[in-house]
Amino acid sequence: MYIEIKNLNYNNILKNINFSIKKSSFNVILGPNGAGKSTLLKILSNNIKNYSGKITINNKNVKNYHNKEFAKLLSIIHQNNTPSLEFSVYDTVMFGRYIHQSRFNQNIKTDKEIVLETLKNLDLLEYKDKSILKLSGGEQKRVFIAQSIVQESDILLLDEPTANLDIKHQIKILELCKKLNKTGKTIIMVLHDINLAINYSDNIIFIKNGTIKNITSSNSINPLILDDIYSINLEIFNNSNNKKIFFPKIKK
Ligand SMILES: Nc1ncnc2c1ncn2[C@@H]1O[C@H](COP(=O)(O)OP(=O)(O)OP(=O)(O)O)[C@@H](O)[C@H]1O
Repeated sequence: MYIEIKNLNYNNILKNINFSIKKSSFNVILGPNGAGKSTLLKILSNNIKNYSGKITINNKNVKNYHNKEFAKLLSIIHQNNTPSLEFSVYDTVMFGRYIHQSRFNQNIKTDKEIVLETLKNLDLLEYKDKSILKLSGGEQKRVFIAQSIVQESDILLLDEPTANLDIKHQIKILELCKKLNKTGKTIIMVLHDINLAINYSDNIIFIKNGTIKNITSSNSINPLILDDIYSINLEIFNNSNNKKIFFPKIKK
């Protein structure tokens, strides 16, 4: 397996987590608030290291990767990225290219092209010269997603990338992730929207109270799992792609 998580325990927040991820798969982590989803992504991305257990990518312990090597392998978009410095949108996204630049071999043109193309894909071109501090929360979020995408790492971790985005940009981000996934990137994404998760991912990992409750193919979700995870009554529909749509039963 490409990514292996074995006997992971962290501060009673994550308890005996075991799972593996296939290369080039699209995985969503679902679970209630406080379940441990963000903590798991922080551990996978080497932002938290004092856990017990072992995480390997390509059979190598993540703790043994050098920083630059790891940044080429994996990038993360955190849930809350708050900009504090007055950089332009363009410069902020260009920071994502630093791992590909060296003092002797600056492929400036390619970096510039990649940044501009990503800004265009995320409807950010018109803000290119604007200070990131003067953008709305959703626009800032798209800038940080762009910064992570231009890093061109093999694995992309995204913590609620669609939170506070309008529906058009939620879909745009998910379509872009799907496109990147089809070029071979491995995606691990925390989402709260069950239906978007089902429609875009291959697999769903359900977490509750710091433990993995279930891992299932997105095509064959058992409604009982959702009942167990969220304790709500759901109605189930089929959409035009013949995928299941879950909607909470609303009392009359
Ligand atoms: N820095 C911290 N110190 C101590 N406890 C923390 C810290 N960060 C998170 N926790 C706790 O760890 C648990 C898991 O938090 P985490 O942020 O991973 O949840 P989550 O599943 O991502 O939730 P949400 O859906 O609300 O974003 C929560 O109970 C939270 O209170």
